[in-house]
Amino acid sequence: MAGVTKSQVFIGDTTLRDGEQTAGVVFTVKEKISIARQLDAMGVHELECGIPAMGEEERDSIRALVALGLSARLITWNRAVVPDIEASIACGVEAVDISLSVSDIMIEHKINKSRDFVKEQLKRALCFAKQNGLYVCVGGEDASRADSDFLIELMQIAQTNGADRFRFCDTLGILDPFAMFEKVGRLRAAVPGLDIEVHTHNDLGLATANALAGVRGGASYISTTVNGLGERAGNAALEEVVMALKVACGIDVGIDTRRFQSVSRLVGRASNREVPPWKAVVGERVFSHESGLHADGVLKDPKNYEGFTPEEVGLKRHIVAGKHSGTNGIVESYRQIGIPISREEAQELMDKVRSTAQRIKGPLAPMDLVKLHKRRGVSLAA
Ligand SMILES: CC(=O)SCCNC(=O)CCNC(=O)[C@H](O)C(C)(C)COP(=O)(O)OP(=O)(O)OC[C@H]1O[C@@H](n2cnc3c(N)ncnc32)[C@H](O)[C@@H]1OP(=O)(O)O
Ligand SMILES: O=C(O)CCC(=O)C(=O)O
Repeated sequence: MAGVTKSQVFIGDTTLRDGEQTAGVVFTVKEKISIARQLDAMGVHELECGIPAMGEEERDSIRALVALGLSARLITWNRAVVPDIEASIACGVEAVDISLSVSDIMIEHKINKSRDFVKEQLKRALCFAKQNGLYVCVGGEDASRADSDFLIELMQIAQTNGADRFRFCDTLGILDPFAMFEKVGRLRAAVPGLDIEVHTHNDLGLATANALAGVRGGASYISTTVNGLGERAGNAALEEVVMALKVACGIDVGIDTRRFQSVSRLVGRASNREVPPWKAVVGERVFSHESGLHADGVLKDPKNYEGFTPEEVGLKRHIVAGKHSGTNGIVESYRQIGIPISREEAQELMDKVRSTAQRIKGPLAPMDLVKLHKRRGVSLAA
């Protein structure tokens, strides 16, 4: 696509961690392996692959992922405490996210501690991780509600003690893109030497928009999940973030988008959360055109009504015969089932197509079209 540049924006996918945290979702080890392989094959840069502190079964699944020898970096989620990091080391990963609760509300009402405690907790956990040669992302849980000056202080401590990046979490999904841009921009300017990741939730339907705003503010990593799976309303969807970066921002992160459909279906099945047909980028029907003007426009040139091609994301285009069809769409629907008809014939069939759609409350199947065509032949011959 014209105007698209390769960039240094990296995707850290957390389908296997935050995605599996969706209430009621469980992946088998086999499913985790298939998902990890597919994400790796499409070029996702990093996979957050589990929480070793959960126990031996979880650690075994992480070891199985490590044994695959993927190109993507495997990172685990840890509380900022030494035993969690030891559990990660025992899994063989080379990267850890060490998470701190950073908003006053969580410091006071969840972990029941103080800002000073959090600063000490960071130093202790980070130094331990770095002494063990790990790549470290410092996770700022609830960063979007935290005091910016405190975040800057934490980022400076992180940088001084060797952290590799800071994860800015909009844990509750309560920011808008303008606030996200401003907050991340402020951190970027104050601590220029430390990479920033944005981890956004979709409680207001803004996760993808906020992820993009974070990049505009200076973040170089985006946390995503396939289909936007994740806590409550989910996370920023991998497929939306990557396509929005490409189509809306002109940034190519180097991921093979043609594989989106297949990984989306895999995660849909494994999570028992089927993908709605209208789901942005990967829904089965997002390239379906019924309305007369749309079908006509797409048939003349798909660019009239498609911002990117179905092939680019592994989908197919459908021309649907239904209540809102026009002549050119009806001609095409008949052509697809091997019945060539003229524009005039299509015009004659139009009322019948509409009333059938109204009666069956949906689009016409090939058999409905054949029946209408046959009846019309009979009435002409009579
Ligand atoms: C925003 C996020 O998504 S962060 C990721 C959260 N993911 C998960 O919770 C899924 C996996 N979690 C688990 O398996 C368990 O919760 C475990 C193993 C991590 C901890 O289990 P338990 O020790 O039984 O504690 P429990 O889950 O009941 O409570 C959490 C404890 O961690 C503490 N805690 C919370 N965040 C942090 C943190 N960043 N650093 C250190 N401790 C923390 C809480 O204060 C609480 O401690 P308390 O019992 O002394 O009050
Ligand atoms: O602390 C982290 O690294 C991530 C926590 C998280 O998933 C969130 O805040 O939504």
